[in-house]
Amino acid sequence: MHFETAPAKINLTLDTLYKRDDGYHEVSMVMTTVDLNDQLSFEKRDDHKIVIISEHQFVPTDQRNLAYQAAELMRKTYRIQEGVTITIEKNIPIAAGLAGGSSDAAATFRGMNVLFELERSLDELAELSKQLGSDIPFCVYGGTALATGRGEKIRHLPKPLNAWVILAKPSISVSTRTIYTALNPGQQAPASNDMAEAVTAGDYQKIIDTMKNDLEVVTCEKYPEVKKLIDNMAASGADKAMMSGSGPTVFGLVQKERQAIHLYNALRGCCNEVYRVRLLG
Ligand SMILES: C[C@](O)(CO)[C@H](O)COP(=O)(O)OP(=O)(O)OC[C@H]1O[C@@H](n2ccc(N)nc2=O)[C@H](O)[C@@H]1O
Ligand SMILES: Nc1ncnc2c1ncn2[C@@H]1O[C@H](COP(=O)(O)OP(=O)(O)OP(=O)(O)O)[C@@H](O)[C@H]1O
Repeated sequence: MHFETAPAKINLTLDTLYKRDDGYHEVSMVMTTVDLNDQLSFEKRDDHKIVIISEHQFVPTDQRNLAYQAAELMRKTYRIQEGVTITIEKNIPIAAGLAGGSSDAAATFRGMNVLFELERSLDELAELSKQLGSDIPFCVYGGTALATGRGEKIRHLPKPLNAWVILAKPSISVSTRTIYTALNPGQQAPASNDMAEAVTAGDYQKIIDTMKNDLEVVTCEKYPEVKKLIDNMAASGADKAMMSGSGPTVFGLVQKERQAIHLYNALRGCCNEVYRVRLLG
C-alpha cells in the first residue's frame, strides 16, 4: 500500500495570450498549491484491473476519472502487468477551478511510480502527463511555478511567503472548456512575469497588486454570483479577492490569522462551501 497527497492549486495570475491553431490558448500563469488535499492510496491487484474507489457521489469511478486515465497510461507506457486499486478521499470541491481531478491524476503518476518501483523522474512523469490535461504537469511537481504554453511548460519558483487563503465556492459547476470558448484572449496586459518576480522577492504587497485572471470576466458575465462573491470578499477585508482557474471558486489572501478568521466567518454567512487554508507552495 502506498499513499499520496493531492493538493489543490490556485492561480495567482492567468494571462491568456492568444488562441492557437490546435484550439488551446497560449497562457502564462503563476500557480501555487494550498493545503486543501485529496488523499489517495494505491494497492497492487493480481487481476490486471484498475479499480477506483471513492465515497464521493460525484466522483466518477470509471474511465472518466482522471486518476483512472493516469493509471491506464502508466500501465501502457511502462508495460505494467498487475492491476491497481486507487482509493480517493475527496476533499477538494469538484469542477471548482482548483485542479482537483488534475491533482488526483498527478498523484496517480507519482503513486504508481513508487508502487511499481519504476524509479522515473518527476520530469519524465510530467512530460507523460501532459497528454491527459494542461494542469497535470504542474500538479506532478506541486509547489509554485510559472506555467506557459498551454500550461504544461513549468518553471519552478520559490515558495511564496506565508499567507492565509480563504476559498469560497458558489454552488454552481463551471466547465473550463465553455469559459475558454467564450474568451476573447489578449485583452489585458500580461502579469505573470511580474508575479514571478514578486514571488521570488517575497514581496507580499507586489503579489497582491499583481494578481489577475483573464478568465474572471468571462465567468462573471455568465455567473453574476461569482462577481458578487469577489466583491463581498474584498469588502469583508481580503487584501485581494480573485477567481481561481476558470472558476467558480473565489479566493482571498490575508497575512494575519485573525484577519483570516474574520474573513472566513464573514463568508460563511453567504456561501455554503468556505475553507480557510494556507499557501503550501
Ligand atoms: C483554467 C486552468 O485550470 C488554469 O490553471 C487551466 O488552463 C485548464 O487546465 P485543464 O483543466 O487541465 O484543461 P484541459 O483539460 O487541458 O483542457 C480543457 C479545455 O480547456 C480549454 N483550454 C485549456 C487549456 C488552455 N491552455 N487553453 C484552452 O483553451 C480547451 O478548450 C480544452 O478543451
Ligand atoms: N479524480 C477526479 N476528481 C474529481 N473530478 C473528476 C476526477 N476525474 C474526473 N473528474 C471529472 O472532471 C470534471 C472536472 O472536475 P475537477 O474537479 O477536476 O475540475 P476543476 O478543479 O475545475 O479542474 P481545473 O481547475 O483543472 O479546470 C468533473 O466534472 C468530474 O466529473
